[in-house]
Amino acid sequence: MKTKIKDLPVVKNEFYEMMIDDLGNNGEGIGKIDGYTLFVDGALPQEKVKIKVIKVKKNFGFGKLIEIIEPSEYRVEPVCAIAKRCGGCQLQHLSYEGQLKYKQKKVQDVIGRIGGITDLKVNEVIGMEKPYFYRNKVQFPVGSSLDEHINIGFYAMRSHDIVTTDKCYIQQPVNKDIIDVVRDYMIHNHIKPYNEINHKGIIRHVVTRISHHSKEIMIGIVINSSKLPNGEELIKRLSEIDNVTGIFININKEKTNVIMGKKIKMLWGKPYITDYIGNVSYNISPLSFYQVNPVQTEKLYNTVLKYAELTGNEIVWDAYCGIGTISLFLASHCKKVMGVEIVPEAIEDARENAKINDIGNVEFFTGKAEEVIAEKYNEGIVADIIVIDPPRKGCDRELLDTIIKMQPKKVIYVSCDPATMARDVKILGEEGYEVEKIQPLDLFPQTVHVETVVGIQKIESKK
Ligand SMILES: C[S@@+](CC[C@H](N)C(=O)[O-])C[C@H]1O[C@@H](n2cnc3c(N)ncnc32)[C@H](O)[C@@H]1O
Repeated sequence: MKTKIKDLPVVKNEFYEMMIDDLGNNGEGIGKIDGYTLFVDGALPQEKVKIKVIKVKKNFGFGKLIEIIEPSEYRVEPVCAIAKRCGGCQLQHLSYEGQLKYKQKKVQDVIGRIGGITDLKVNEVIGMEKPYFYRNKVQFPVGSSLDEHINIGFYAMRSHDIVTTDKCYIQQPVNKDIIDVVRDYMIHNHIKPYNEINHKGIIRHVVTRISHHSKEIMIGIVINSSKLPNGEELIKRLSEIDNVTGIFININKEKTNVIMGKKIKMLWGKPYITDYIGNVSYNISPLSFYQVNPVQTEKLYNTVLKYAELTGNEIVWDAYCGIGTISLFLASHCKKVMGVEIVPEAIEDARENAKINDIGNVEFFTGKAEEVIAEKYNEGIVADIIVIDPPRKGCDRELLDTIIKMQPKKVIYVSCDPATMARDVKILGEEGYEVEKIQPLDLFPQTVHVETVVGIQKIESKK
C-alpha cells in the first residue's frame, strides 16, 4: 500500500534555499528545512544553497543542487574534468584539508553514536603529502554504449553506466596505455564486452596491480568464457608495455557483481608482483588482498606497531592477515605471530613471504578467523595481543567472543569501515576492554572512505 505523504515542509519540483550542515556517508550534503532532512549531492557543510526538491519520502527527501549562494571555505574546483559524473571520487570538490576534517568527524561521530564512547577525542587524520595517483590496483568495468562503442572506465555514481576517462587522478597513468591496448584488441577481433543484462559478451573487467617499489605490473582480463579469442595478439601487445611482468585471465561466468571468479590462468610472465612495506618484501598474487595505497600502508602498519607496544616476548594473533603483511611487519618485534586468513592463495603468499624475508617466528593458517582462533584457543593457544583487520562488514561475533574468553592484554582493531568497527568495539567495551586511542589514516584520498586503527586494552581490574 502506498503511504500518503502529507504536511511536509517541502513540495516536489519546487525550489528552496537552505543551509547544509553535514556530509553523509556518500559525500552528499545534508541539511534541514523546517526539521525535514534533505540530501543534496555536491553541496558542502556551511554552504547556503538553492536546491530543487526531486524526491520526497516520509522522513527525508533529495534535492538537486541548483546554485551555491554562499560557498564553504573548503570548496575547491575538482582537478578531474569528470569528477561529478564518475563514482570513483566523491570529494574532489572539498579541499584536502576539508577532507581530512570530514573523515576525523565521521570517525568521531560513529564512535560516539554506535560505539557509545563520548569522552575520547579521535586523533587528527594522518593524510598524504600528495593525495593523488596513489592507487596500486584498479578494476575497470568493460561495457558498450548504444552505438556499440567499447567503454572501459569507472561506474558513474550510483549506476552501472561506464564513464571513460583519459586521465584518472587517483590511479597510475600507465593504466591508460593498458586500456587502449585492450580496446584496440577487442575492436580488431570483434570481441564483445560483457552485457550484465543478457549475460552475453566476453570481457567483463580489466584488472591491474602495480608495485609501488619495483614498478612491476600485473594485468588481468576477467572473462565470461573459458578462453580469450586470439589471446596471443593481446599478450604480445600488453607485454610490450614497460614493466608488465605478468598477464592472466580470470574466468567468471557467474551472474554476479563480484568482479573476480575463483579461477586464474596465467597467460604470460610471473604469477605475482613484488612490493616492499618498510623493510619487508611481499609477493602478491592476483586473488590476494593487498592495501591499495602503499605510501599510507606503511604509516598504517607503523601505527599498529606503535599501539601494540611490543617488548619482544609477546605471542600475537593477526586475524584476517591477507598475505601476512601485518604479521611479517610485527614479527621482528615479538616472540611469535600467528596469522589466519580465509583465502588459500593469500596464505600461500604469506608462507612464501615469510621465506623470502627469512622470518621464522610466524605461522599461518587457512580458514575463517572466527573458527581457527576458537579452535586454537580450545587447544590452549592464547595470545597476548590480537590484531584484527576484517573486511567492511567487521568481525564475526564468534571471534569477539573468543577474544573475550582469551583475555589478551591488547586488541588492535584496523578498520576500513568505522561503523562496523564502532559496533564491535562496543561489544568489547561491555566485556572488560577500553579504547585507549583512535587513529584515522587517509588511505583513500578524494573518496569518502577512511581507515582507522584503534588501540584497545584490557581494563586492569578485570585481569
Ligand atoms: C581488510 S583485508 C586485511 C588484510 C591484511 N591485514 C592487510 O593489511 O593486507 C581483510 C582480509 O580478511 C579476509 N577475510 C574475510 N573474511 C574472513 C574470515 N572470516 N576469516 C579470515 N579472513 C577473512 C579477506 O580475504 C582479506 O584478505
